Amino acid sequence: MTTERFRTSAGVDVPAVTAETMRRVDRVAVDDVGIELLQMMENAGRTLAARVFDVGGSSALVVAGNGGNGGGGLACARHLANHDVDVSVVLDRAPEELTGAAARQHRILREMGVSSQVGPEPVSETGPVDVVVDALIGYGLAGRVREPAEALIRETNRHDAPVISLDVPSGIDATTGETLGDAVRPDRTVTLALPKTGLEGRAEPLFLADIGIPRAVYDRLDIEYENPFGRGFWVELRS
Ligand SMILES: NC(=O)C1=CN([C@@H]2O[C@H](COP(=O)(O)OP(=O)(O)OC[C@H]3O[C@@H](n4cnc5c(N)ncnc54)[C@H](O)[C@@H]3O)[C@@H](O)[C@H]2O)[C@H](O)CC1
Ligand SMILES: [K+]
Repeated sequence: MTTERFRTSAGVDVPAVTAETMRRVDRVAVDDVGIELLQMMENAGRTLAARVFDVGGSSALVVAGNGGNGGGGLACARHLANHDVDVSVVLDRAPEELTGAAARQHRILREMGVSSQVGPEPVSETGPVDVVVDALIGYGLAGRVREPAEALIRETNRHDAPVISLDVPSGIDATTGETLGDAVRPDRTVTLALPKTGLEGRAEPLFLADIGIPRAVYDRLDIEYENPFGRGFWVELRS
């Protein structure tokens, strides 16, 4: 369902969607319209990297999980490394346990010589970095946050560097905004395609990234959609 509304500075209303509706959007994009998940993820990772450049600095830590959120974070890590940012990666599981798109993104990073570590401790032990990217859990959060993700979230919050969350702050329910256990407290969030209902009323700046989903997808799902991006690929939103 689309309920809450966000607005761009140009005055374009943008509907917010639940995790369930966003999942439907993804399914229609892939199954009916023929856009691959990896295409959307590439756009997500690249736009997120551009927002990391805005924060500035020369080093970044990407904390990634095993779903679409982690995959986007790992794609972002590649774009950062390609642009001479010193990137370190921390995963919530051993690299051999990654599956699907996250495994594919990770394999590319390994070939690039970007190393990754596992577990909560490396988040605080990597030393100072200029920005932390939170790509642990997105709209796929299921139930209360479990370990080791919860410890990774706590370590991320303890970090001195500014934190950018991908799609939703990890640990926040994308639909309700509720925190089930610990949740990342980001300095800004880059949400994908449409804002999620659970992001309404949050204090940190919220950016919306265009991941290439065409209007035809929204039309098929009866989601009222006016292009919020103009001729750009991201926009800031207010609720
Ligand atoms: N159109 C789009 O918006 C697109 C979004 N993308 C990104 O994909 C995620 C959704 O991906 P999904 O695989 O469905 O789930 P997540 O990555 O959010 O979560 C799975 C991840 O989280 C772990 N996990 C889940 N629940 C728990 C829990 N209770 N405790 C601990 N850990 C948990 C699970 O183990 C996995 O590691 C969306 O947010 C976007 O970022 C696509 O990239 C492109 C299209
Ligand atoms: K996240």
